[in-house]
Amino acid sequence: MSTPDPTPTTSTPTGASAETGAAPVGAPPALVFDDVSVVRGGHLVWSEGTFEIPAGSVTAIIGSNGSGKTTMLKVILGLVPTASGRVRVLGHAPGDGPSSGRDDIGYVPQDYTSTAGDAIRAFDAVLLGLTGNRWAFSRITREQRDRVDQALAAVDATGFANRRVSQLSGGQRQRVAIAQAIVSRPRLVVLDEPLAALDLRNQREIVDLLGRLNRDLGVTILVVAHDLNPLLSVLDGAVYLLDGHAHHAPLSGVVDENLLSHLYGTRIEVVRTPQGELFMRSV
Ligand SMILES: Nc1ncnc2c1ncn2[C@@H]1O[C@H](COP(=O)(O)OP(=O)(O)OP(=O)(O)O)[C@@H](O)[C@H]1O
Repeated sequence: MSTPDPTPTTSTPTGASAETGAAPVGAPPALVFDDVSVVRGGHLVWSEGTFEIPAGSVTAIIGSNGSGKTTMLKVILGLVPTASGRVRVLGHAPGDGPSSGRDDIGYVPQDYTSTAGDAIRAFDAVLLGLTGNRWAFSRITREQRDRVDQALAAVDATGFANRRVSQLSGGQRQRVAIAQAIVSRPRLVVLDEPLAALDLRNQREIVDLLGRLNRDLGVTILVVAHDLNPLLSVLDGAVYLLDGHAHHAPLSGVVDENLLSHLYGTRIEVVRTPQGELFMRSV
């Protein structure tokens, strides 16, 4: 298992480029889906999922409400079984290999609340990402303390480490959630709508943080998103759930008016400004 320091400026993961943290050329894909389908509650959610996601990339998962984005994350985490096909996550079946202990995968759920309750301090919530249970709080080692401090510093959360999670704003909670996800120094981080309910500044800061984790540490990032605009600066591609099927394309293939209009069921215009900025809007 690779163990990058979560502080983006100080170290790189094993096997990554010493300069950028990027995945080595020819590295095996982080995710492989081969003709995968998923059934929940007796209904087919999506099928024919055949794609690979390169190690060291940033990939969005997009689709309309109920199309199965969260379901895809749960398949990757081994929390929802597939009905057919084959999935490989960092070279193993979901929930198998090193990822069974979740050490090499970090997960930021939608609407984060600490699994030990909101009354615990942010520091202890992040510590849960290492120990997995609240009873270890009293037996924390020096190394664990350092790792939590580094994770909090990486997400700019040192200033509220001692405050209770219940007293934090949405943006602060999101940072704690990400710190908890990266404290075990994972190779893959999956986030479920991390920008929802954040103001524009906090969105910008979280996106910059994801960019640094990816660029400096080579962490592969998978992020469920409703709005691609705030993520465009860091994205390499997207998985899109269209008409009940799961596809993957590089960003240039996804930023397409016909595809996005079909995907969201409303006319989407892709705008490129003379300054080279790119964004999408509903018209
Ligand atoms: N625990 C469950 N049991 C049965 N069906 C479920 C369960 N969770 C989700 N589903 C169904 O699976 C389908 C996909 O849900 P999912 O939450 O993955 O969609 P989503 O694209 O993430 O939605 P949203 O954009 O609204 O968050 C939906 O039809 C939903 O009703």
